[in-house]
Amino acid sequence: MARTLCRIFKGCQSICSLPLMKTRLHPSASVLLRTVCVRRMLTLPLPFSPKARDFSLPNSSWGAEMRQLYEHYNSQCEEEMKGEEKQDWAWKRLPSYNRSLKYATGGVYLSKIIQSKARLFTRNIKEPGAAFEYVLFVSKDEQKCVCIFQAGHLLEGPPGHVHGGAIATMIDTVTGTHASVLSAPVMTANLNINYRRPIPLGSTVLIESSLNKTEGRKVLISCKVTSTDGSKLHTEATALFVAINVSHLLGG
Ligand SMILES: CCCCCCCCCCCCCCCC(=O)SCCNC(=O)CCNC(=O)[C@H](O)C(C)(C)COP(=O)(O)OP(=O)(O)OC[C@H]1O[C@@H](n2cnc3c(N)ncnc32)[C@H](O)[C@@H]1OP(=O)(O)O
Repeated sequence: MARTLCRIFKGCQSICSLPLMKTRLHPSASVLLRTVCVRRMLTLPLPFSPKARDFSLPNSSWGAEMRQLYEHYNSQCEEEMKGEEKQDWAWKRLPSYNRSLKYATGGVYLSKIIQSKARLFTRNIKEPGAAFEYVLFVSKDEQKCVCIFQAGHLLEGPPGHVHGGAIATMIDTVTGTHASVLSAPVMTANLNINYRRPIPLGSTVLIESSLNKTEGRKVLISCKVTSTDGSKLHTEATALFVAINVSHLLGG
């Protein structure tokens, strides 16, 4: 059972071609999985709902700083024509859903089996701007990831400032997503955080993640949270992620 689910899950991943996770498969195995998956998808309900909301797109709660930075990175996402030559994008925006297994990876059946009511922690509040408003961009060579984060009023810790756990959540989300893009599905093994300056509630900050090194299944990342002009260092962190097989989540 677990093995079948893994097969469906991996096949769907390669079809979805989203950058969140890469499968390392021999080309012939990849073709086989794709075929298996397409056949299964033809007989099963579609894994993508047209109603799936991409939470990383601008909404009315975004302040001027958040919008400006979004435009800055987003404008570097599209392919450009320079003279006769086509220039590749420098950054890629990563979509973000509240049911990652269902919408981002196409693992609709896995998402039902694990927890049909499960929702991504950072995307489970309906009111725009109330909690975690963020968008992630990954660089072309994938060595860097940048997140524009606007902290809503429900994230209060010390009066008027963002809760340390909410900051840790965002660091884990950004570095974890970055590690998944670089490697495969990963889990956080270690997260070290130094809080340097409090983050005012309602403010927009930049969370930048950089690859330190990869060692087999291990991905080591460093991260800093700064004001949008880079003048204030709010938080810095290092994180270790370990690539897992999906059966790890099924207790296999
Ligand atoms: C499928 C998902 C779809 C998602 C799609 C969309 C995603 C949407 C974006 C959301 C992004 C959010 C990102 C949040 C990510 C979490 O929050 S994950 C939740 C928190 N983390 C956990 O619960 C993990 C619990 N721990 C574990 O499950 C296991 O300990 C681990 C981490 C998987 C490692 O276990 P293992 O696979 O048996 O590996 P193990 O052999 O013990 O260790 C491998 C290597 O790592 C080293 N290591 C392991 N742990 C440590 C440690 N703590 N310190 C130092 N070294 C360590 C070992 O020494 C070993 O090193 P080498 O000997 O190879 O040099």
